[in-house]
Amino acid sequence: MNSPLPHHSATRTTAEQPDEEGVHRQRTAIAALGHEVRALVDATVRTTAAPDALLRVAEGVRGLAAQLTGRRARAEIPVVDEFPGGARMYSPVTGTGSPLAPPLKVTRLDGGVAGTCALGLAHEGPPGYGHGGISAMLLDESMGWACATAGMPGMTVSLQMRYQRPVPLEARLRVLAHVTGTEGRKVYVAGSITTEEDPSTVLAAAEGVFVSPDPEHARALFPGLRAPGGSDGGTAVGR
Ligand SMILES: CCCCCCCC(=O)SCCNC(=O)CCNC(=O)[C@H](O)C(C)(C)COP(=O)(O)OP(=O)(O)OC[C@H]1O[C@@H](n2cnc3c(N)ncnc32)[C@H](O)[C@@H]1OP(=O)(O)O
Repeated sequence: MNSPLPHHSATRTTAEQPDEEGVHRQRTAIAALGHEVRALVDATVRTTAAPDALLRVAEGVRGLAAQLTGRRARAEIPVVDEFPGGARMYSPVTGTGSPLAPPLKVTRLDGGVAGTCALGLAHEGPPGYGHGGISAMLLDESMGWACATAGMPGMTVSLQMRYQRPVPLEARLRVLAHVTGTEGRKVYVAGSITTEEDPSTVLAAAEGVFVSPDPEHARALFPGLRAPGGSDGGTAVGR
């Protein structure tokens, strides 16, 4: 999802931005690999293959991983990302390049955001249902997007979950989130998960508080960002 940029824009300091077509090609390839690795993760947690076959595949996967050359440093922002406030290719929630992400697709609504996804066996908690931590992750992310979309990007300082019904695996889910109030740097947000099939039955709900770090705090947290013009002031915070 494209969200509005937060109050201050920022430039990356860690790598040069390739041209638009280069970024597009890179993102397309990242998403293609992410798709296949998610399929591999699904097959890995579903398979009933015998030990010999599992060991053969493990060796093959080790060989494939060795082909993924280059190594991004911990706090480096990928050149394909728009941080803050935009695409995060490797987000464990929305990132089409992440094997961990369902991935959740977030779109803007009047007064909030809506996310859609389906969970797989890799996200299982109780047999046949989603793990409670995964539900919290979907809500946390969507609520963060609701803040950013309302022009108040921040970080979660409090997330209170209510698990009302188990979340079925392999069903299309709808995650809604909206800002309910603000107080200084604090943004109050609410969210819910339902299936697309039965949007009136809330499966999980959350209330959260998000806070925009003050600029000094933000500079310390995100050293990969710097304000336009090369000064080190006014660092923005997003997701
Ligand atoms: C767009 C994509 C969305 C992605 C969503 C992903 C969400 C995430 O995963 S974020 C990662 C998880 N969260 C974190 O790591 C945050 C960790 N916390 C921190 O680093 C700091 O608390 C930080 C930087 C957010 C704020 O620190 P700082 O700027 O010093 O704020 P601080 O002065 O302590 O608090 C600001 C206000 O929030 C309040 N506050 C702080 N913690 C809480 C809390 N747990 N509950 C309620 N209020 C709180 C304070 O009381 C204060 O209120 P007031 O201004 O009225 O006195």
